[in-house]
Amino acid sequence: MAESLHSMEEESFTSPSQLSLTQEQRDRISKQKELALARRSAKAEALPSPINPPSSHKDGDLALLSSFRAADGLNKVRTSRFFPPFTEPTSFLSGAALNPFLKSARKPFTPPLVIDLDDVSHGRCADYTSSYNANDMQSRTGHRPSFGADSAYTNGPMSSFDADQQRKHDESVPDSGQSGDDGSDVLVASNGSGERKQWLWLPVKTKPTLQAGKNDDGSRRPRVRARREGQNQRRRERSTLEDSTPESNDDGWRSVRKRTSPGSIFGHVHSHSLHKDTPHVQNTQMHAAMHIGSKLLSSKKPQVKFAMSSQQRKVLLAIASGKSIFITGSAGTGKSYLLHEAVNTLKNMHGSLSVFVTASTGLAGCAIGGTTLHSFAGIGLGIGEKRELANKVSSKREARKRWIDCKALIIDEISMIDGELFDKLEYIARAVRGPAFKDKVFGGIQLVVTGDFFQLPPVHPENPDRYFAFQAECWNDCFDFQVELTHVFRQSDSEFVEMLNELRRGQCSSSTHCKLSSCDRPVQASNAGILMTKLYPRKMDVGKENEYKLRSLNQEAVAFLAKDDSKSEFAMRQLENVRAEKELYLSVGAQVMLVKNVDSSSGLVNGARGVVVRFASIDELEEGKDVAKKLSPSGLWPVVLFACDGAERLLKPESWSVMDGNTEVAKRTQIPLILAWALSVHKCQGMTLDRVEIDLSKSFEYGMVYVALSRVKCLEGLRLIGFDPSLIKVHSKVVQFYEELKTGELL
Ligand SMILES: Nc1ncnc2c1ncn2[C@@H]1O[C@H](COP(=O)(O)OP(=O)(O)OP(=O)(O)O)[C@@H](O)[C@H]1O
Repeated sequence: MAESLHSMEEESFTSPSQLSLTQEQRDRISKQKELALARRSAKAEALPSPINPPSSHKDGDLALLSSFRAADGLNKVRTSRFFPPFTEPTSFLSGAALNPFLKSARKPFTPPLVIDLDDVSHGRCADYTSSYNANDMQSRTGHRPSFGADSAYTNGPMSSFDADQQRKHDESVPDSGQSGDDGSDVLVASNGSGERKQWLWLPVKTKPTLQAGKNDDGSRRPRVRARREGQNQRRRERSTLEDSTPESNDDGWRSVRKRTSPGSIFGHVHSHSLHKDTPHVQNTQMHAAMHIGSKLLSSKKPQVKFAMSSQQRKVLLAIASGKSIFITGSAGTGKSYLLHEAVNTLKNMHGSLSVFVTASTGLAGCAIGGTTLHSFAGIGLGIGEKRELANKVSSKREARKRWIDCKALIIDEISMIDGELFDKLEYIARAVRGPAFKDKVFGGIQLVVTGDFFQLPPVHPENPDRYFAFQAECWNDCFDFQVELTHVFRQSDSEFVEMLNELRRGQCSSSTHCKLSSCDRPVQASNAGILMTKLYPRKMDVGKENEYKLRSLNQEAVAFLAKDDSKSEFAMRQLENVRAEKELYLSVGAQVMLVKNVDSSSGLVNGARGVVVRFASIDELEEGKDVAKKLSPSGLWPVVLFACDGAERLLKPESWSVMDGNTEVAKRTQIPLILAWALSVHKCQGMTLDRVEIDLSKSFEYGMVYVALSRVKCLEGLRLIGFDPSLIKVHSKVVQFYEELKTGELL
């Protein structure tokens, strides 16, 4: 066994002597290697003899990853045969180590499947010896697992379990939907009631993924890259597996020794059903997907990580099980946050080239790392008859390819897409994707659409009779579920949340009116001298205010000129949608706002407010000096004091991309700041702000009052000027839509 580990080690890493390294480096690497081998050999010796794999097991089969605590204190991760064989060669990895594997998966792979544990028996791993076998499952549940006799391996006697103890434990831990509480990545999900557990099935491969110096197809890789990849792979494995030691026999089966701690939870299979459409499995898949989405498949983690609410998790599960969903809810219910998680999950399931992230506006598209819906669709302004547009798209190679490749389409801020356009897109999808898809709604593409129709509506709807997307003829056929999230995260004051809910529906009770009128008073600036941001309905007022305030500082203004790169004139024009300005002028005392997530742990996220306190030389920048020199002709760089942590910072330059599908067609590099004395309501849609002054006297649009007011976290941070209930505009069709909205059984 030690030998097999040894040969694996040899195969995976480039010998130091092969590389042009100094003697010292070589010695260090050799020493590390010796240590690693010694450690692994020691662990290998401690492992029990490997379980005999079924002779039918082959590369590409699925593995049931399960952790068993044997009497000798070892967890073994086993594989068993399942369907269908995967075309993508994948590596057998367990738990946290799946993340790098999933990230590196180049081709799309089938979503993992799960076994639902209806009548779960489980216990604490410390005193737990478990096994499962097909006969046992059949006798207990009446179902014989259809993954077949292959998986009927036993690992000792069936354990007794303490269901009451388990239930108590489940009640005492939050419904995180994640694995055991020892952080050991046991692939078990709970629905919080303690009644259900799931097992995930993931692909396995019988060879290590990475062979130094070789590509997947066996061709040589340049040596340096191979070396680096080998090192990275080792580093990743070290950091993720820690003391998990894979060992394999000739068929590639592995036992994995994992650190365990008393009190971890394990479940084991009692029943399952594999028929995709039964509610039982639907639920199963969702639960597993929840686990996948929140833990395993989130390769691109959002900068700020929260535990998802149970509503958010249920939706994510449904998305991961392939459902098309419309997610709505009032402002601040975490739609964007959920969408971010959904994008990661879908990209890991289908491959990033098959998932297209879009939004109704360039600003919203940039905010979620995507593009505009128009630009994805290749329809220009989208004007014209649907057949004409479909022909236009078919004649453009890139646009047609996008539609054909698309497995999941994300659309954010749907409230700004009109029904006419939505119908056209549905037609185009069917027409362009070919005969196999012509009878499927939206050409069989999975849709994940978010937005709140009570917020800003389409700017120039083509057909006033189909002003909103929900008025599209295809709307109801497009979704398996239409769900309304109800828990508001942005505001914690329930009275304020209630007031906002009234305004959202176009109502304003006398108490709400009274409370809002009392907000016409100055709000204290933060200690650091950071003033509140003013929100204006009109862009013109915003420009005037920022310019006026900057001049009034009577300080020399320092220019920052963005570096723009683009592949075409058209793409260049799209850079106007990027949050960063082409030309930014700053002075000491300028009120600024961060327009990129920089450091979430310190609160330096999109929307964070600060003030310029002085200018430093670019040479003081720790990162991005060379780029910064191109942006600042004066060689000066602003030092900003931020309200969130009261610290002064030199921010490095950042980039924003304009995407055409998944291709970057234009890029702007700029300092990630904008002037923030004033902002437009349109620009702040989707933002969370600490302190705002809102002048609504010129409010003109449906949902504008609501969008503006719902940006602020609490009433103490709000100054409201010119509020008049008659300014609240809500479209009657929207009210009707929400009254009739049936959110189904999902939430
Ligand atoms: N599960 C969660 N736990 C804690 N905070 C959350 C959670 N989900 C979202 N948030 C936070 O709540 C705030 C609002 O979330 P988000 O912007 O996603 O809401 P939204 O529904 O998209 O709002 P809007 O409709 O105004 O764009 C953000 O600060 C976000 O980080």
